[in-house]
Amino acid sequence: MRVLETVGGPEDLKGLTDHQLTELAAEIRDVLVETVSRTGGHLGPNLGMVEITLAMHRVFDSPKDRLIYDTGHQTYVHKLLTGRAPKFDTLRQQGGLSGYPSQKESEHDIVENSHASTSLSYADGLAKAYRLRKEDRHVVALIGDGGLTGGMAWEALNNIAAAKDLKLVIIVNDNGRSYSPTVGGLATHLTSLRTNPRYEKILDLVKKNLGRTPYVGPPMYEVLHGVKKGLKDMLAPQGMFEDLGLKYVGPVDGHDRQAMEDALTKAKQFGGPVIVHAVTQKGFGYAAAVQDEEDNFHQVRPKNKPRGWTDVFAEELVEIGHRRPDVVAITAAMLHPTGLAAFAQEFPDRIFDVGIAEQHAVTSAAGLAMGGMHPVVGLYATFLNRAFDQLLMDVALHKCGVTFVLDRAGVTGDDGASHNGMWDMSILQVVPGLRLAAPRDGKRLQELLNEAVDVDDAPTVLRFAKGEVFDDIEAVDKVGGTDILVRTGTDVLIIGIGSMAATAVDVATRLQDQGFGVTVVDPRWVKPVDPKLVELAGKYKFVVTIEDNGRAGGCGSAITQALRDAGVTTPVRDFGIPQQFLDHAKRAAVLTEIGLTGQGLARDVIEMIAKHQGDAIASEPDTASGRPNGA
Ligand SMILES: Cc1ncc(C[n+]2csc(CCOP(=O)(O)OP(=O)(O)O)c2C)c(N)n1
Ligand SMILES: CC(=O)[C@@H](O)[C@H](O)COP(=O)(O)O
Ligand SMILES: [Mg+2]
Repeated sequence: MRVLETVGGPEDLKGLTDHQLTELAAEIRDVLVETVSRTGGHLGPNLGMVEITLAMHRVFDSPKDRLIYDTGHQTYVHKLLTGRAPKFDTLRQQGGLSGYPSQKESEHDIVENSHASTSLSYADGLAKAYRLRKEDRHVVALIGDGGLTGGMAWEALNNIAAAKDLKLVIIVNDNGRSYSPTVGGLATHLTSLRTNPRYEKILDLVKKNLGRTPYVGPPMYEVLHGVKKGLKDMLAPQGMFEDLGLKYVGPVDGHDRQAMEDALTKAKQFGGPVIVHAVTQKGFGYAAAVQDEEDNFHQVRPKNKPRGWTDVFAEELVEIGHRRPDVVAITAAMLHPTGLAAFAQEFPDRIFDVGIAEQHAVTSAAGLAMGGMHPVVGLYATFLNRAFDQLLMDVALHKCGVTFVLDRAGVTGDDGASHNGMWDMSILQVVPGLRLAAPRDGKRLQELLNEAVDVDDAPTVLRFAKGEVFDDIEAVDKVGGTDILVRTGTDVLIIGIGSMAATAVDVATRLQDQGFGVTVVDPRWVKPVDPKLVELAGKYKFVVTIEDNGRAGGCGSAITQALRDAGVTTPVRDFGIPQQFLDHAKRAAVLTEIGLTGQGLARDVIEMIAKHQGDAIASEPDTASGRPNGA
């Protein structure tokens, strides 16, 4: 029997021998490689977390002590050790284990949000609560070196450093990488700490080697005294953590479980906020993942992926870069996943990786624009949320020509609720002057990106979905800035937005089969609403909008408002993502579940028309009584 099968929960770890624990670590790595290569997921980060997680669960008593993981993508080992090994092969599958902590899965899980740099703030709050409630509980926050480049982490550290009596242990999992090598002064400082063993170790080294060399000079004890003093001065607590007033323990080899347990035990006994600096290797124990220069093992993805929206963007931006020397690009630690690596390769002086620091990225972009450049900020749609105020008050208020390219917009699926890009077309509606485009296919993405970078007096935003780019859908006509894709009658006008234009065409076909006359349009620029689209809508019996965004405050709402403001009373039905936190599943499965498919939408539109017609008949006056039918 494998050791892993004897671990029903973290309490079972305490009685294991060193040999069994070494066995267990090897078994866990085998399970990670075998499972994740099948299901997809974060192989590199989790291979680096095996010994640290074992030590965390052996030194602390979860769930009495709370273990918080920043971003949560590195919690597969935590799940295996907290009773979920039997279900681990359902990882990231619909109805199976989430790839992130999940409160409904386990009492050992607490933070579900996969947005980075939040863990220390949660920990600060939790530790304060336990102090106030006089509960003897520790809070342990694990944050990566990448997570530490996010501003929230420093807001939290500023507070934690001042709270001497919080039972709070921060483990910095320093593997030198986010997706790519971690950037900035912090990364350099962590390296200096990492490569700067405390003076005891150096002293041992000196003692060992001095005895070996032919030696002429002052008595040995004087030399050692001088070395010791010199080293103390040199290695006096200069680390920024200690400068902040935080107790620092480390650097510790994060793959030496015993060393980690010793460090965590020391930290636990301290009784106040402590930082344990663990040094690990992302992908440790699996050679291919360790030499992962292309970030392929941060997140294991299907082999030979089809050409995606990201690829189209990546290529077009390089073209633009050649034509426009003022165009620069900014990434928040996601150079490869957002498609900016090609631009960086071609224009190494015009790419800025700011770390996981979206807020800084956006306001720095405003600065770049004020300085005469045209920045293109590449983000995942969901992560723009974090920098909304910067976009509103630093970019838009000053009418800065910044182009935001939001990848993974709409339902992303696998990474659960905090990763779906379902918010951007709602929150961006309120930004004065901002222009928002949603390309329906690769060709429109190229066109709209070129149009966007030509706007230098307002923020422009392009947003597109995760995965394979759609085949080009050519327009049969144009009205104003709006493309007409299908035109067979004036019963229903379907406004298909971005990736939902193809679905709108599918809905039209299904409605035509039922005898309805349907027109499908793609506005391309969805904000501001095209006045010609408003005019057109007035000629139809029904208007339907379809968007891969939350319904609340989305494009459908904006278009309805524009129609009503123009006195157009045509009934409108807006379809979008229900305003809920959606469980993880493949994108297609989620779209089916929420009815955002051709079949589901066609059924709903027919029902809407039937109801409307039924209501109309019911409200017609009865010829005899003069009262409405059925009254
Ligand atoms: C706000 C935010 N921006 C970007 C991401 C995407 N992301 C997921 S994991 C990751 C890298 C995390 O690096 P680190 O904290 O060092 O953890 P490691 O993977 O190295 O263990 C990034 C950038 C995110 N989850 N949240
Ligand atoms: C944890 C995180 O934020 C990303 O690593 C996330 O898994 C994105 O995955 P995709 O790049 O496959 O959309
Ligand atoms: Mg890291």
